[in-house]
Amino acid sequence: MNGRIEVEHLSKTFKKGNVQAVRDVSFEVEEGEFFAFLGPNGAGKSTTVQILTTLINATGGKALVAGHDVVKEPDEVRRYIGVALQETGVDPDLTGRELLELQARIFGFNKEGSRKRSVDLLDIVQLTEDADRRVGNYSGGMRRRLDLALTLVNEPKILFLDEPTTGLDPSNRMAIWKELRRLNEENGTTIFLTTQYLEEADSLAHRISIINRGEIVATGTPKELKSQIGNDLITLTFKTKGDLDRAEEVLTRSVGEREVIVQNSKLTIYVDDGAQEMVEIVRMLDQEEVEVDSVNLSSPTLDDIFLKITSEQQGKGGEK
Ligand SMILES: Nc1ncnc2c1ncn2[C@@H]1O[C@H](COP(=O)(O)OP(=O)(O)OP(=O)(O)O)[C@@H](O)[C@H]1O
Repeated sequence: MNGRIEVEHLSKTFKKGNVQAVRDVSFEVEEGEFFAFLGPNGAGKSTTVQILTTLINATGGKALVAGHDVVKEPDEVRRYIGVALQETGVDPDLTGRELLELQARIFGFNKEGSRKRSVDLLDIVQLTEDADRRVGNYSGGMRRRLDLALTLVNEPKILFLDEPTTGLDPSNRMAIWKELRRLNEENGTTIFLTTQYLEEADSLAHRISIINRGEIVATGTPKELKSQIGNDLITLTFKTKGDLDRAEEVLTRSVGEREVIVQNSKLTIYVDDGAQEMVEIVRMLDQEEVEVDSVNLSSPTLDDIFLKITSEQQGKGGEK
């Protein structure tokens, strides 16, 4: 059956505040693909998930989920999808087991079937021991695992997960990652996941789209995206503005096409082999009598990637 997602020129403007939350977004997700939407707060991730899961309507463009139009055939779409949103309203007085059994009954399981399905799902998300506690007393991590179990009740063909691990401790995050990988690999479930964590998208997704201010600014496999960016990041600070300007001039000239970005009195360079190139850069600046205050070597973070991508966009004829 069809586990694809096709999105063409999708836009959403909220009348309140006149916010353009999603701007002309197009992408496709293949059946069985693990796809991540990576972006900071307010980038438009949740809005996109809500449109694709038929919870709100777009103001422009078109989206097909499992081969069905999200606006014209929302009931068909809902048959094929599971959704775990950031905030779900479940009755805190019920236990995890009761909620799962209830969900199973809603999806048409009989009493015995819903009991069995709940036992299996509790085991999968490692909540068997806490199954009979009230959900109101669950920790954040337990709630997220229960949310995931609830979305799996009807074995959806396509799973939408909106920031499923935000705020979780590493062990809960790992448990969710493991289960998502298993669902994708063993069941062939198509997964559309949103995240603010580069590491999460990197570790799970086959392909990533980076979204910023409602627009997709880059798409590729984790490897492709990283190779655009460079493996390491060298950050230099200087005591005087004069030294900073001189360093920018010297390094831009000598490192060729490599990116040299100046922001907030810091100079940042993307390189392939940081340890080696750091020494060369410092030596070069020393020869030019530029006084360096500090040098720092790190791996690129999501912020660095945005900085690089947006500075590239500005460089392209200043269209932004
Ligand atoms: N119901 C709404 N009414 C008005 N503006 C909204 C509404 N929902 C979202 N927005 C705005 O749309 C933009 C995108 O928000 P969205 O929640 O999609 O971002 P996000 O990438 O999911 O962020 P986060 O990681 O914080 O959840 C933001 O500027 C937000 O304030």
